[in-house]
Amino acid sequence: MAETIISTKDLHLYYGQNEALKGINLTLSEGEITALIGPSGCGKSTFLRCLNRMNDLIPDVTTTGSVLYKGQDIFGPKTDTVDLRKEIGMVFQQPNPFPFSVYENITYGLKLKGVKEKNQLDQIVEESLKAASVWDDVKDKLHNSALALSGGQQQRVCIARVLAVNPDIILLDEPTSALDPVSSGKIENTLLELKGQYTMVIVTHNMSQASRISDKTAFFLSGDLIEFNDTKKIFLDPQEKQTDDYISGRFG
Ligand SMILES: Nc1ncnc2c1ncn2[C@@H]1O[C@H](COP(=O)(O)OP(=O)(O)OP(=O)(O)O)[C@@H](O)[C@H]1O
Repeated sequence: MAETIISTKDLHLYYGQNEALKGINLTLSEGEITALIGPSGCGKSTFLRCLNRMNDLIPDVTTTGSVLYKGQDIFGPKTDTVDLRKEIGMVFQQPNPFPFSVYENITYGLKLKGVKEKNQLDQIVEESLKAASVWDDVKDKLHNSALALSGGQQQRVCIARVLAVNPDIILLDEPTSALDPVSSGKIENTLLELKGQYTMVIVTHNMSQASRISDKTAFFLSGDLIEFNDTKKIFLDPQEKQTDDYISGRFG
C-alpha cells in the first residue's frame, strides 16, 4: 500500500458567500496520479489550489477544515507558503514561462534556494529538462527566450521548472487543454514517466486522459466529492449514479 502524502479533512472553501467546496475528505497516496474530474464550476481547480494554498492569493476567500501534508496542517502558523509551493509545485492551463531564457526559467527557483554554482545549475537544468522530455527540443536553445518555443515545448519547460526545485507533489490544472493532440500526448507520456517519483494531481475535462494516466479518480459535483476510487473502478464500475451519468456523457 502506498503511503498517504496529503489528506484533506472536512475542507470547505467560500468565495465571499459562495460555498465552492462543501466538506471534502480526500487522501492522496505517494507516487500516484490522481485525476480530478467533474463538470465546469464543480470545484476541481479550487480544490487543487487548496493543496498548496494558492487560493490565499484570491481576495475574500475563507477556508475551514484542514489539509494535512505529511501529517502537518498547511493552514497552521508554521507554514511558509513560499517553501510549501516549492514542495507542492503547480503547472497551469496556459503555459506560463517567464519572459527569460529557457536556462533562466529552470534556474530561477534554484537561485532563490541559494544554489549558485554554475556546474550544479547546468546539471540540474539538463536533468530537469530531460525528465520533462524536452531536452532534445531545447538543448541548442538554452539561452534563447522560452517564449519562442511552441506551446507544448513551453508547457514541458514549465514542468521542468517545477521539477528543478525537487518537489514532492505536482499539481496540474488542465495542463494540456491549450495544446494540440500531439503536444498533449507528449505531456501525458512525460507524466507517466514521472509517475512513482512524484505524486501528481491533475484536473482534466478529458475523460480518456484521466483513464489513460491516473491511478485514482475523484469525481466532484457542485462542490461535493461524489466518488473517489481506483480509476478503473470509476470508469468501469462507478458506484454512484451521478458518476455514471457524467462519465457516460449524460451531463456536463
Ligand atoms: N476567483 C474566484 N472568485 C470567485 N468565485 C470563484 C473564483 N474561482 C472560482 N469561483 C467559483 O467557485 C466555483 C468552483 O469553481 P472552480 O474554478 O473551482 O471549478 P472547476 O470545476 O475547476 O471549473 P472548470 O472546469 O470550469 O475550470 C464556481 O462557482 C466558480 O464560479
